[in-house]
Amino acid sequence: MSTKTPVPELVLDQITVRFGGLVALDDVSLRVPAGRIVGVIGPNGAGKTTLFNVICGFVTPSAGQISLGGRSWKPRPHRLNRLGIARTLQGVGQFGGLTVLENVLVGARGFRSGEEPAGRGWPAGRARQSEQDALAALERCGVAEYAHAYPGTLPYAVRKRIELARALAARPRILMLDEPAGGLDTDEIHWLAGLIKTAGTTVLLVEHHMDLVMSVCDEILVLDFGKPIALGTPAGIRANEKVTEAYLGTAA
Ligand SMILES: Nc1ncnc2c1ncn2[C@@H]1O[C@H](COP(=O)(O)OP(=O)(O)OP(=O)(O)O)[C@@H](O)[C@H]1O
Repeated sequence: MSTKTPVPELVLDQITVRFGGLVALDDVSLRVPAGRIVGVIGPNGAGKTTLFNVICGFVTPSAGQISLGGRSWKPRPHRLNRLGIARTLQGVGQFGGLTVLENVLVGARGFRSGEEPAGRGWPAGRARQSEQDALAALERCGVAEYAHAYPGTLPYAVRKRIELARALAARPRILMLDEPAGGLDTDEIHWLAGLIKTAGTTVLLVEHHMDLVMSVCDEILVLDFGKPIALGTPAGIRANEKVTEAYLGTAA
């Protein structure tokens, strides 16, 4: 038996993160409505990955609140998958001793987004569903032919697609992509843009590739030295002088 839950809105309210004397995030607020594609950009060291780490529970903020679906929420890394929050890492980060399919199965939950299984444990039905989801995610990312290969033997662009497949296998309600275009060529980035636009879920995107960010995002938050310096539509961000000065003048 399962119960359907709506896609939750994620809200960060006045988040501050300090690492000793360094303020990595300084009073950052962001609303990520259900189904939107929200980008987070800024120069190296601006705090983008720290923001992701706060949402995933790897970093505890020194101040501020987070809410999910309108309720106050304290993120815990081991609960993200069950909540339908999936994240890709910068680079690739796969288990070398597992096949591609086994790596992607790590992300699978064995039940549909928004449906919570009534009991605990891992019955045969969930294992079957997980394998179907993993194979479907590999197919969607165009890398199903590598299901039984080991990631270390594959080209970087294929491994980036496998990383996306691992996240998609969870049928996420919120998909967090940390520099998914890093190291990819123009054709791969074009494919990635299509995938993000048709993901059919809420997407949070940290990325330096501005053409990708501008083409897929509904809204963009710009960080600089941990401070939010702009929040708006791609057109508004492009026209923002502060952003050009701090980042876009030099971005890839
Ligand atoms: N665990 C940590 N301990 C101490 N300092 C940290 C830690 N994590 C990040 N920092 C520092 O916090 C600041 C923000 O880092 P963060 O990785 O979030 O930036 P970023 O915007 O993701 O950069 P990039 O674009 O290079 O990935 C940097 O000065 C970084 O050195």
